Amino acid sequence: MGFSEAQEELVLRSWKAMKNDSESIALKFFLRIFEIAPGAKQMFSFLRDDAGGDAPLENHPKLKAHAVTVFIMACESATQLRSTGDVKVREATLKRLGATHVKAGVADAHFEVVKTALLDTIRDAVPEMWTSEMKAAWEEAYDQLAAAIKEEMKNAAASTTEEAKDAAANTTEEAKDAAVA
Ligand code: HEM
Repeated sequence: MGFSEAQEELVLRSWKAMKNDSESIALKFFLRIFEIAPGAKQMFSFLRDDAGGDAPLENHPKLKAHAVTVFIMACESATQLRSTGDVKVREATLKRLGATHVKAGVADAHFEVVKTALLDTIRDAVPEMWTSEMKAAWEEAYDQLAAAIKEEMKNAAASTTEEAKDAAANTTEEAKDAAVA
């Protein structure tokens, strides 16, 4: 589906309205994520129970940074969709994102949770602007970005499996050698 100039304008206009308040909006965004999916907390290394997971969420700068990043990247995604018809995240960045999210155990369902939280947050931040067209524009920008990350997650998972196979094969070889010796 093509991304129209009007859709880009909707994303950028709402982003501009939220930008000055992005810290507190980002805070609401990630609190909303854990309201919808409390279990997602366990994925963030610094939020796990054994890492003092009961500390107030708003004290976690890394988490807030994640929320702001998702916001900004979705916004950039909208601009790129309009100008190139595709989402371009630098290859090195995308690779790292794939690996990080596989390692953290992020699944498709979590991308849906984050999407819902993002849309809810924007709706509440700019209620006077919010329309079904604005929602659709943000959805499309986020979906394309998420698709790019998920694709890279598949590659990261495949190479992890290959590495595991290699490691297993080496162990078998070593065991054989040991048995022969
Ligand atoms: C389009 C959606 C998303 C974007 C743009 C995004 C972006 C990022 C970025 C930039 C990082 C920093 C690490 C790195 O650069 O490799 C990160 C880390 C992480 N993300 Fe996401 N993310 C997205 C979706 C999600 C979802 C759906 C979850 C699961 C709820 C998630 C959970 C995490 C976790 C657990 C980390 C590692 C944090 C840590 O322990 O340091 N992300 N993400």
